[in-house]
Amino acid sequence: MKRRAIRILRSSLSRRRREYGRLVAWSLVQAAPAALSGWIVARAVDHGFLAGRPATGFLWLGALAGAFLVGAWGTRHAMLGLASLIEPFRDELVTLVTTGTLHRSARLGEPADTAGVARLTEHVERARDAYGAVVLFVQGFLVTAVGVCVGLAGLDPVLLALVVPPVLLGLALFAAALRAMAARQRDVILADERIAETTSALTGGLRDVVACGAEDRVRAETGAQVDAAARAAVSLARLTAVRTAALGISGWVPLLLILVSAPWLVRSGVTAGTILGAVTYVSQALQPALQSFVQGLGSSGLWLLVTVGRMAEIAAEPEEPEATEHKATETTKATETTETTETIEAPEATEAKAADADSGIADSGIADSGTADSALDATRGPMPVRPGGARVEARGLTFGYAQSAEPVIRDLDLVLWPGEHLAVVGPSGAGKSTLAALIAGVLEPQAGEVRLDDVPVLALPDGDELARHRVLIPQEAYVFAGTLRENLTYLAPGATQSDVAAAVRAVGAAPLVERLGGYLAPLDPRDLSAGERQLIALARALLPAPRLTLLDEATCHLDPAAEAVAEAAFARRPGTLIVVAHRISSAARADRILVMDGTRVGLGTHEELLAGSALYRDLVGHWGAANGSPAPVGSMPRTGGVRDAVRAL
Ligand SMILES: Nc1ncnc2c1ncn2[C@@H]1O[C@H](COP(=O)(O)OP(=O)(O)OP(=O)(O)O)[C@@H](O)[C@H]1O
Repeated sequence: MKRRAIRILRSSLSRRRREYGRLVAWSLVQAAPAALSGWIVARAVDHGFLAGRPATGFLWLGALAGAFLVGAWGTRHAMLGLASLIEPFRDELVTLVTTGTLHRSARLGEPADTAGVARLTEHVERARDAYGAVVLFVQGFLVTAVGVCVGLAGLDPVLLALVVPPVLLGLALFAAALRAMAARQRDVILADERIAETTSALTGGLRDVVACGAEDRVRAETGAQVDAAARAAVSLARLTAVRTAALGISGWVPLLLILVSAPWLVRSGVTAGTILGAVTYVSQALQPALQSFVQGLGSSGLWLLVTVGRMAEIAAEPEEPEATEHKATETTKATETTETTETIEAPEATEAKAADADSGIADSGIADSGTADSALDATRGPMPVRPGGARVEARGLTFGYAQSAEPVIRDLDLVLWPGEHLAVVGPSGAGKSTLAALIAGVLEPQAGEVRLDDVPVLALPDGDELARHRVLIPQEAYVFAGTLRENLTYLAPGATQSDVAAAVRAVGAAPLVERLGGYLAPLDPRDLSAGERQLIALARALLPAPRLTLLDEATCHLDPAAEAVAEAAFARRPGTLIVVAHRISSAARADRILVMDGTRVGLGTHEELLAGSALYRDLVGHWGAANGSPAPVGSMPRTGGVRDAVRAL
């Protein structure tokens, strides 16, 4: 990694030799006061103040002031030269990061990691600043060091023997510590990255975390990462002691040596002005330059080395071992896809079988080759028809939010028996709400169609009549300003008071009605919690007694017990029920479950999916582990016992 970083830095510099040369030239001008300071002070003392000619002394000091003005002029131009080096470097890093990530995603056939690019471009900004600091400090130190050495030699070569060895010793110590510091700096950066990755993944999946009850586990895992980052930072901070020691040796020991040797120097004929000049060189030029160099290289330099290396590493094309790993991933995916295809095809196959039977009931289920039939035999016979429910049939359903976008749902076949209770589960963004909207006829598919009892859902009558065919309750319940009764009978204006009261009791909203002051009390939606709004929407959905009810996370703001009561109300009454479930407990109450993960789906009972769907097992596993009761698949009963166990939880 370090080598890659150095390669990038070196090639960036070599492409801009002219700019770098200009910067060095201006740095020489910038270093003029440092290089001249000791020599001028020596002249001012020896030829001016000690010789009884204070005017000459002041003249020399005036010359020093002039040197500082020249230095300031040089600094201004050096800064401009620096900008012409670091801005193109920043552009090069941005190009490296974005093209690298795009190539990588194109090669792996995965969506581009835009969050990763965002993280890396943040590194780019910091790397640019660090690069500027390093160039400035390093060349500033080198120019000053050369100037000081020349100045000291000009004053008296013996002074070099007092200054140069401790400076080199301190720098050697610093260089030795630099490698360990780079490793620790890398640990700090990796720990930061892990925290950023986890938190950005969490932000996208918060609802899944809450739905699986995994808050404690996620808190513990994230906390462990934060602790690791803190440990890495402390360990890096400890090494800064070495940096301070290096600075002490190279900055202060020369001064000490000059002062201690002063009597001997004077006896050897070295003038007081020369000694004072040497002290000026060390304290006014060498020490500040060293401080900037050691601190700059020890923080900005390390940061630069590690971040640029890390960027090169991440943006690089996957190397051999990764490619092998990728192949393995592809194989896994292929296996899962086969499993999925079987799952999707199974309904038709089983349906054909069931259609042969006189019952006239089609069946569908998860078919994991070899185990499918036995699993079906073991768990259930033909699906019972419940009166009043619609047979829902989706064929070749394909939908994307734009013509050019990847479809969210692709070529989906699904048949629900009249009165069946289906739960739809899957990670956030899997397309559950989209499917519910397609089945409800709110969205129009790009291909395929949905039929309710053989009538295309898009051809159902509009207005009040539509609610007798199907009702879709979204997650954000709609409650308007009016009386509670008006809200409850919105979809069934002719409902009697006893029907309304029965619906309210059934979903467990009676205490809410009481709190609000009865059915005729005016309702201000702002006074209601999200859960209370959902209770009202649920009672409202019961009243028109539609042939199909779709609850799209319509109970997500209720606690598990209240959710069970509300869902039971829908399951009890006639009608087909589709629930986009956000808790496994809710899924386990359904006759069958549709697991969605992008365009891959699996369909079956809770038990069948536990046996045949890795994703479903994952969802259940997370939920079980989060509750401290991991439920290994093998240890779970295969029939109704599982559902009872999950219900109990
Ligand atoms: N109106 C829209 N325009 C563009 N893309 C959308 C729109 N609605 C949803 N999507 C995208 O379609 C995909 C499926 O979204 P959908 O809401 O159906 O998923 P979901 O499984 O219901 O997710 P969640 O559990 O978070 O509600 C997601 O990638 C989402 O970003």
